[in-house]
Amino acid sequence: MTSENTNDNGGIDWDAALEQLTADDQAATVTTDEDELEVPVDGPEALKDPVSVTSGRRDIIPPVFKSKQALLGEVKRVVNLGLHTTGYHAIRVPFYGVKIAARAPVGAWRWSAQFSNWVWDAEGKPVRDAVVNKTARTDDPTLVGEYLKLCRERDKRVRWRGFVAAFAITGTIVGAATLYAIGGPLLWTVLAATTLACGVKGRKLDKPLVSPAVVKASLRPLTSEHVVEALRSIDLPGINRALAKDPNAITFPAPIVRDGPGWRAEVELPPGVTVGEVADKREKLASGLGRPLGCVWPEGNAEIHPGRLVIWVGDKSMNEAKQKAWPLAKSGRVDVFTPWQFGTDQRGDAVRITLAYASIVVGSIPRMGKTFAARLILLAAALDPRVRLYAFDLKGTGDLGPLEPVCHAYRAGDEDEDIEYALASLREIQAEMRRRAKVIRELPRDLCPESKVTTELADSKSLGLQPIVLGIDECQMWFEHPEHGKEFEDICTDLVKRGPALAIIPLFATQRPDSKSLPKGISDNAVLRFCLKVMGDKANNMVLGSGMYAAGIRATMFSRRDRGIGYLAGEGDEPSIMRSHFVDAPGAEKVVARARAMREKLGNITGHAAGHTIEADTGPTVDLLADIAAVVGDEKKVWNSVIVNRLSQLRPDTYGHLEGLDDKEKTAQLTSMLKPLGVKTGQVWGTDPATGEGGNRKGVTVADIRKILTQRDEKRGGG
Ligand SMILES: Nc1ncnc2c1ncn2[C@@H]1O[C@H](COP(=O)(O)OP(=O)(O)OP(=O)(O)O)[C@@H](O)[C@H]1O
Repeated sequence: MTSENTNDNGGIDWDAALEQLTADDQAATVTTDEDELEVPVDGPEALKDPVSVTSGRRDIIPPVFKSKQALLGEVKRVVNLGLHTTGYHAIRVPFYGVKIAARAPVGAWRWSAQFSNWVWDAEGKPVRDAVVNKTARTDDPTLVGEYLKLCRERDKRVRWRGFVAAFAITGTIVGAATLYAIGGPLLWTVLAATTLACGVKGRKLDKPLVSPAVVKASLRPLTSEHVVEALRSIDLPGINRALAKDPNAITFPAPIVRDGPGWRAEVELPPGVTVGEVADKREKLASGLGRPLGCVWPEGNAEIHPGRLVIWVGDKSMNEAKQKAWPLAKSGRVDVFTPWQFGTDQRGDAVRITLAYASIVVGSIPRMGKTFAARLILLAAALDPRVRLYAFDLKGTGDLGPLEPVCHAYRAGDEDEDIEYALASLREIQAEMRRRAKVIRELPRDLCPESKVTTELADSKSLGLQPIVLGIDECQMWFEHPEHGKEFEDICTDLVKRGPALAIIPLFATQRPDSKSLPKGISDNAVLRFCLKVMGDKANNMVLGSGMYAAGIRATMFSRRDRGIGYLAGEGDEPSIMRSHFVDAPGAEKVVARARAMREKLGNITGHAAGHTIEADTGPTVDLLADIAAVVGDEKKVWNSVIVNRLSQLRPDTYGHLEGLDDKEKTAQLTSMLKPLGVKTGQVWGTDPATGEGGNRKGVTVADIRKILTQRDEKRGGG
């Protein structure tokens, strides 16, 4: 023992003394082999500063403060937790009292034992014992002196602690007697405090007096080691090769942070490995991270490069996390020219879309939430009372039925009469599109500087530019129709290309996104795309746009349980994962009741909603070929414009809207109506009925029409 172990007061520093004795012991028995010394795994090269370039900036403001939704969510969570905890413990107070009283004797015993140990200097005993043992082992005579010194020190301590103890015990007895004599609340307060102190001291470590109000989920924080191990486990040759060569081949350009109700890791994949490859192995990645599949969301950051992976790992599966109700379910209205809330992202933040100037495609395999998503969009459109709605449910199960009271045209099913009805509606919209183009063309520049319908123009009743929203569920039934498929395709492609600027918003939902069920003209030109689970790269690109699969935007990674969850593209810079709001049929009916009330106020209940049907308006005249045959009589060749004039006189309800067009437009309109029916138009000689002048203009050869009519009737088994 040296003077180093003596403290300033001349007393002994027991901890230091015990430490030195132990160290001396070890020094006597352990030999150090220099070769076994630990050396850093990274060599000096690895410790050199890497050349650093700025590849992105880290957030100044923590993500939780960036979104009002996230911040409110966090505040609400803390307040709720506080209230719950208070309530939980408040009703258990009597039970806690009984428990404390029961443990108080044990606690009193423990306090007494501790006090007694202090008085008798029990803490110095291990040091004295150690000196005794060492003396016995080494026969070192100097240790006897050490031992005697320790004993003297102990006697000194016990002496003055004894005085303190005697004083304290006497004081306690006198104090207790006085309190007893005084009685009253003070006595009870002291008794309660003493019982509480003894009860707490007497608690069992494995049985806390107070049980926790919240059961904490054992969620490990996400660490870089987990991520690297998980990426190794997905068995991608590129990753495994790189890790075999260099264990640090996967790097993290930013620290892993808490982002909403989950963790966000930005990962730099090894050269040559793309985010798409990792996204394809999402299930394995989830297994590697030890998290449910619905919690693990690998996404790319294409702004940087295809190998920059962002993994968001939620605390709860996205498909199980409770989603907030649709904000428009109970109140509010929509302006289709401004954004409205379509769903939420993984963090629970709102995802908004704007319908105006968009054509929309929704695609997935069956039972993933395509119809619900399409219906939600139509419900939002219905909440803009100016919108004229056309809804076609080609599955025929009535999923769009709740919208019927606000639809200008509505049909469920794919029978012949449904198809005729749909064709008539489409022709009506196409003619309306042409009329709108003319209106826009003729408007003064200052009213319409961008040659497109704005919300102000849509407000004007006299211009008739109210938005038109056309929703078709299972649209493949139209495009695959043996007789009218081509006409459906032509009109819809035209609407997709020219409609959005004229406030005509077509929406196509299909469960079979291939080139036949979603024609290229539509899939190439769609603006907004919502892709739920699909099975392959072609379907993926058909809905989300070409090149998306290669860029790592893969809706193939969703599982069958990810209902309503998909990639949304076309809104914002990058496609993002989101879940559409869930509104069931009764909910939809309530929204529609509100929408109808708004429309009644605006005087905008038209068509089907007003009790009219296209059959009632047009009767059997949708048979264009028969009508043409009726108006051309014995003539051999007739100009298109002449036929259109005669048709509009024959059936003003059906063809009257064509009358206002100029000759060129009439010609183009009839050409496009005849093309899908297999009738070719060409230059034919004719006479202008107004002026009597002859000329060569676009028209039809009547024999062609009669031939096609005969063939068609034979095919139908008619006469
Ligand atoms: N946003 C959502 N959140 C949770 N569940 C949803 C959501 N959307 C739809 N679902 C559920 O998914 C099921 C299938 O939805 P939906 O009928 O829209 O699928 P679909 O893809 O249109 O199927 P199909 O092609 O057979 O018509 C519904 O019964 C509904 O319960």
